[in-house]
Amino acid sequence: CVLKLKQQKSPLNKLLDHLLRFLEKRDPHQFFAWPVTDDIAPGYSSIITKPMDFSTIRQKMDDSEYSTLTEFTDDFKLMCENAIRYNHVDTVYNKAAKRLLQVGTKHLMPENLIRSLKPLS
Ligand SMILES: COc1ccc(C(=O)NC2CCC2)cc1-c1cc(C(C)=O)n2cccnc12
Repeated sequence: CVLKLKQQKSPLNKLLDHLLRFLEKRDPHQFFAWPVTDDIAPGYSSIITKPMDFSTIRQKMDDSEYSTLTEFTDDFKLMCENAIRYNHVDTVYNKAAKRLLQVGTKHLMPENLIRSLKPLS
């Protein structure tokens, strides 16, 4: 029988997995955990042409679709910016997106990123 080689995580994927888990923890209500549907957000798919959510980011990571950290951060920012654009400024979703974007951007800055890299080495 052919043993299925356990897929080793690349160093980049280890970092992305660590960052994704850190960012998901800052979405306690799971507003960003799954794709937004037109049922819960009327007209969403005609307003937001490039939807993004944490489950899609996770799937892309598992399929090794991210070859750089920038591609990962671009999807994270797209997810937050979609929510800031679709939801009015005084909604929980707009506020949560701004907070998440701020926390995420801060921790994706090189001087803070190094902290995430240390335990992985
Ligand atoms: C996966 O998306 C969701 C999942 C669950 C919830 C949710 O639990 N909403 C409850 C808080 C008051 C109803 C909201 C959302 C949600 C995210 C969003 C985003 C991210 O724009 N959204 C916009 C309008 C209406 N609902 C939402």
